[in-house]
Amino acid sequence: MALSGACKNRGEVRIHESLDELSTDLADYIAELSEASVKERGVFAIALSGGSLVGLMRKLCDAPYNKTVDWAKWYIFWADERVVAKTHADSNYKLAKDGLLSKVPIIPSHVHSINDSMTAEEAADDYEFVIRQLVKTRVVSVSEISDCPKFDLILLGMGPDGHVASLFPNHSVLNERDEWVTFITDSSKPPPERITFTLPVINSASNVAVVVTGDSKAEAVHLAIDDVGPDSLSPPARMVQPMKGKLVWFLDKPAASKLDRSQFSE
Ligand SMILES: O=C1O[C@H](COP(=O)(O)O)[C@@H](O)[C@H](O)[C@H]1O
Repeated sequence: MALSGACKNRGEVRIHESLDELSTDLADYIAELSEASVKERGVFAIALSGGSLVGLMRKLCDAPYNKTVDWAKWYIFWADERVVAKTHADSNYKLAKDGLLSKVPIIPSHVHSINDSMTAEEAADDYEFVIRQLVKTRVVSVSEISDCPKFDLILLGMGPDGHVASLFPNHSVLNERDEWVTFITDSSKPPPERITFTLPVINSASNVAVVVTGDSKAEAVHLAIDDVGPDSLSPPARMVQPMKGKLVWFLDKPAASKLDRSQFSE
């Protein structure tokens, strides 16, 4: 790793020399959390995002992880989904299925994707109901402080505008405090209809990783992590602040190019 550091209230930041190095570090991190969670709770409840994240998780399909990870204990969720058919090129489920889930021995009934035959509003309600049932049986743990589900790991990407999951800048959905899963019909990035975990759910997780690469995201990374002043400038990614959990940023050098480096060590 090129550089790493802990930023005040912004978690651990890992800056990688290359995408290859980032992918290896990300696979190691996920495998370690999986092992710890299976040891402690007997299961690993992980929420994925779409976009570039899935490609960066590709090393999990290869040795040693394909053999050493206890895939049968994994329960898969999505932090956000586009309201399209599961076979559509825009589907976050399809992306994960093609890039990861079809290549490792995950139990199909442990894959909890969004119902693609419903409206956005119905699909959000339905997905929250599914998660509530799994909280009751403790497949997903519950937060001691917020009453929200406590996922073992939520993996997020970030867009150049600083959006995470389908929480976009200046959208009223950022203020949602009651629902676990909500919906939008006016996403600034197509497709317009999406469902998304809310901030209280993201911030109740045991671990949150934000994986960001490329120089088009450098300004948003700077605004999300550095001490930049008024919160009104904050991208949604800055609102990712796990209450008790651990936050780790996985960056490549171009994404980290506008960060204040004084806080990092080799
Ligand atoms: O639309 C979305 O975008 C973000 C970021 O995607 P990326 O390709 O720029 O990494 C993604 O995290 C989210 O899940 C997705 O729905």
